[in-house]
Amino acid sequence: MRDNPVLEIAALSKTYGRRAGGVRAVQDVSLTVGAGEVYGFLGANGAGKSTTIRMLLGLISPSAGSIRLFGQDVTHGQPPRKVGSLVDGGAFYPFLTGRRNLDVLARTQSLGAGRIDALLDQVGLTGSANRKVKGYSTGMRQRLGVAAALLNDPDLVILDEPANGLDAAGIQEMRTLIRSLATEHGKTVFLSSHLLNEVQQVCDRIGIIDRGTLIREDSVAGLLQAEESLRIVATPLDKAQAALAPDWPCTIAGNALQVRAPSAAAPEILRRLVAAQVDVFTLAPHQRSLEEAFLAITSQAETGHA
Ligand SMILES: Nc1ncnc2c1ncn2[C@@H]1O[C@H](COP(=O)(O)OP(=O)(O)OP(=O)(O)O)[C@@H](O)[C@H]1O
Repeated sequence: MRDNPVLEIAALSKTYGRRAGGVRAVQDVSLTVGAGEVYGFLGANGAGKSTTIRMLLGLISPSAGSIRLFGQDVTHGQPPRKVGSLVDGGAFYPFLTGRRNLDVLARTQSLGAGRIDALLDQVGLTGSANRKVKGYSTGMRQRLGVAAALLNDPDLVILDEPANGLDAAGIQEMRTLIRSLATEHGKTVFLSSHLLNEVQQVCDRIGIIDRGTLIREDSVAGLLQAEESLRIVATPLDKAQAALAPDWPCTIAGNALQVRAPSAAAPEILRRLVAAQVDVFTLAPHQRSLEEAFLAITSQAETGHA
């Protein structure tokens, strides 16, 4: 899929404030997004997601590095028309209806109003199109924001925190909408989020940004697989831990040992424990959630920094 890159970022950096002590918000980030992919840019608050997205959209200029969209260098220029975006939840006139807001936006972008009905339908707002936006829920506003991002029929849709402020039902609707952009409408989607659950369920690939640096990039399945572990109930646990070190890193959690190892290593681990005269009661694979994987990855990065 990435043979046909839509977005290519190379060694992208941004420092706010030129003098010494400036904030290094993004450092040396490189990534590629292929046509038709839904790419999740995951990070905690302040990790550098919005700064990266603002650079992609030409709203701020990078301090170093380059950005290519559809093969075209846009590092210091505006993105082409093929890009649509939702940043800060979209800005709408509260006293105008949803439909009228889209109409105004279409006019300011010199676009026809012909697609508006179809877009309202696509984001599930047909029934509320003639209501004033001030009466919309956060979820409805976010969906109107997605419709606004799609006005120019873009090939790449960039969404900054699309699930921000949504309740569980709103997040579910947004997930379905984002997936349908890729699967039914053939769009490439780049979205940022601090919600692991959201990216886990929606994205094909995930890049994790931590304090400005891209620390990991993989498919959801790959991220989970790399974090495969075994849960062993045995006694005494300290003896078991000592028997496995340093080959298999493990931690004691309650009455069990959490061992970072694939299932394929189970027979060897069992033999090692028996040889060390440890009594083993159960040994089972433990699939970490993406949340646990994310915490493990970011805490490893933290140890590396220190
Ligand atoms: N205009 C600015 N001037 C100075 N520092 C900034 C500016 N914008 C962001 N920063 C800093 O850059 C770092 C990255 O911020 P950024 O907004 O990109 O993170 P984020 O991952 O989008 O987080 P959030 O979800 O909280 O917006 C933070 O330390 C932030 O305080």
